[in-house]
Amino acid sequence: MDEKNIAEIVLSYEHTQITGSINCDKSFKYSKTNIPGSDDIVDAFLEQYEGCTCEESCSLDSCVCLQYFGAAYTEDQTIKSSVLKESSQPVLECGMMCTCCRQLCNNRIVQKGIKKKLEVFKTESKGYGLRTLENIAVLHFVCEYAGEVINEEEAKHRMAATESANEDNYLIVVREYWKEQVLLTYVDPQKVGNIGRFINHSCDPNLVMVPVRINHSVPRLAMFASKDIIAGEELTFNYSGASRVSLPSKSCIESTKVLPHLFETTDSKVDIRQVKCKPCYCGSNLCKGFMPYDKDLI
Ligand SMILES: C[S@@+](CC[C@H](N)C(=O)[O-])C[C@H]1O[C@@H](n2cnc3c(N)ncnc32)[C@H](O)[C@@H]1O
Repeated sequence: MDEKNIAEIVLSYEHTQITGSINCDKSFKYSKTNIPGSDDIVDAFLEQYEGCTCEESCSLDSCVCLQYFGAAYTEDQTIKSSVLKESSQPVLECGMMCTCCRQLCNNRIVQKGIKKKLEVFKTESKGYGLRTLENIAVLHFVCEYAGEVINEEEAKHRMAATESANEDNYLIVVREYWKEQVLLTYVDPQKVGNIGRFINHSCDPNLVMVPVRINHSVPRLAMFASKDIIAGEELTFNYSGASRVSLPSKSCIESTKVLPHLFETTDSKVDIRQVKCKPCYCGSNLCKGFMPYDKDLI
């Protein structure tokens, strides 16, 4: 991108700052949270859920929201470390149907929005990135990864378009495992999204994505700090996530090809699927060298 385009534009949304060229190919409409992006994505309220009837704050003894899946947050407004782990419990925050007090209830974090000062900046080799301008302690909420919620067909269509135009990929597929069911949610912040769309992948990240339900059955994708983060540090998450979250890379092209003779046996030729993934520039000691790839999506 032309350096002349960068800098003069400083836009502020929530507690964040978008500095630089958010024009040309990078233009997008800002939305604090998810919006429906396909006709059949209904913003359905959770079934058989009428909210809690707590008076001020909520406790596990009496609050139906906390009893639904279990309490995810602590009294000091952080997420429990067990929830950040793979295959952990779903998270349900108290919402608009609840009688508890918005200010006093401990089960409302993501809905209160970004509290940290964040900034979009130009990285050396990964396009734009997102960094924090203040220290963030482990287990604290940072921001959402918000965008258009779309169906599988639309996701495949958009992935193919991104692929052929050789553009950055923003589409994320969230897999949740619940009662022997797999729930898939597709969120695309390319055209409509929030500051979270600038978060790059790292093989040694400092954020974890957690699907959080607030009023609706479609989850919001919340980023929590998985370690202490110091001011100035780039914010990253692992696009392959725990097993329930994965982001396909636009440049991972799977191909079937005849193998080098080294892999041939005397009996038969072995057919191995080769995956050409996009190189990863996260720079961590744990770097795997390539961006994660979700073969199920394309
Ligand atoms: C969700 S976007 C992140 C923001 C993006 N860098 C931008 O400028 O808008 C994902 C894209 O960023 C780039 N990217 C993210 N992490 C990367 C990494 N570790 N190494 C190389 N490229 C990365 C890839 O092009 C990927 O398709």
